[in-house]
Amino acid sequence: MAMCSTQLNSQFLSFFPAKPRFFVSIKATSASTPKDDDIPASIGFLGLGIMGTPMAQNLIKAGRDVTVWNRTKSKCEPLISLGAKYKPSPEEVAASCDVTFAMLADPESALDVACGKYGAAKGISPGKGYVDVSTVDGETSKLICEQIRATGAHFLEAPVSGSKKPAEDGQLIFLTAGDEVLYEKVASLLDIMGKSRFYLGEVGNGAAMKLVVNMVMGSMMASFSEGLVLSEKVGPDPSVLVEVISQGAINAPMYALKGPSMVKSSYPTAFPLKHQQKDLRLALGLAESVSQPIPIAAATNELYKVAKSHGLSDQDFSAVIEALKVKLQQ
Ligand SMILES: NC(=O)C1=CN([C@@H]2O[C@H](COP(=O)(O)OP(=O)(O)OC[C@H]3O[C@@H](n4cnc5c(N)ncnc54)[C@H](OP(=O)(O)O)[C@@H]3O)[C@@H](O)[C@H]2O)C=CC1
Ligand SMILES: O=CCCC(=O)O
Repeated sequence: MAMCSTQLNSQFLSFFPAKPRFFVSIKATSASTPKDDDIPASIGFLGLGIMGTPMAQNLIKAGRDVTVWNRTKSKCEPLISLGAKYKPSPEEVAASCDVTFAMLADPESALDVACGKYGAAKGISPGKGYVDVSTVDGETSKLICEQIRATGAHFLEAPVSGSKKPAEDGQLIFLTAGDEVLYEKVASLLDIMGKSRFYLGEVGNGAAMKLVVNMVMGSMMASFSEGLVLSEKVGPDPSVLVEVISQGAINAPMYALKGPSMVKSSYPTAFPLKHQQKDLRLALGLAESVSQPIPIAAATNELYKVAKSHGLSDQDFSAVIEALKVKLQQ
């Protein structure tokens, strides 16, 4: 898919005055299609969970030469059936591929897969690239960046907005930062997996943007949950509340998508609740680092912690509503 680039509006830029290189690209037709020679011939993919599997699958379906690795090897099998190669460690994937993507659970696993004993940094070499699409904090991203750059390879952080379905449909939004040369090199691959990509400058900016977005999302879900529970308690059918919200100014795709199953106390996992709580925790750390009060997010984080303590970690994050029901029963 060819691309066009536009500068972000000046209001957005003035929010980040010290960092001039911000731009967004969306899928569109233009003359700036990367030449075939510039596109990495071999692609590694580390981490085949809810997000990594469909992302790697889309690369394979687009005809790319993909090599996969996952801690639990069985999750590689469906992709191998589709034509992927397999290597037994991140080190060997990074050694055998031009560019390696990583989609890991949290800062600890992202760091270990990139920089651990058999990590990607052990196998990567000058001219290659490492693109971490996991949601982590800026500090972790910078640590990984340091280790990758020390080998002479390039680094890009590229966390994604969008969940399981957008990952399946190639409709993710990439929030990238780091080596611009690598951003340009992988642009056509990001366009296979996503619908738009933002380049945000220095490493840490992509992570920060992602954490702010997920902080807002976690609070929206908690507030929506309170509305559904209160609505049920005082009388109106919560399904009607979902419909009313869908027609008004506070409509959001997330409410229409999750509301009907939440009303039925069903939480099919797209975004695991444990990851939403991790993102709130990391957002609190980010806010702390600049002494910014985020009281709504702090209270929201407590609610997700309650949900985790009731065994809801692997349910969808919409299961946070159960924490309110538990509270009401106490
Ligand atoms: N699901 C979603 O809607 C979205 C998720 N994200 C973010 O993307 C990342 C992945 O999310 P998702 O795919 O949902 O998560 P999953 O929990 O489905 O997958 C996590 C992946 O990390 C691997 N992993 C976990 N711990 C380790 C470890 N110690 N060493 C090596 N590998 C490990 C898992 O391997 P194994 O299979 O062996 O357990 C698995 O491949 C997270 O950072 C999440 O916050 C971002 C946007 C949307
Ligand atoms: O990190 C998860 C984001 C989920 C979404 O954007 O719908």
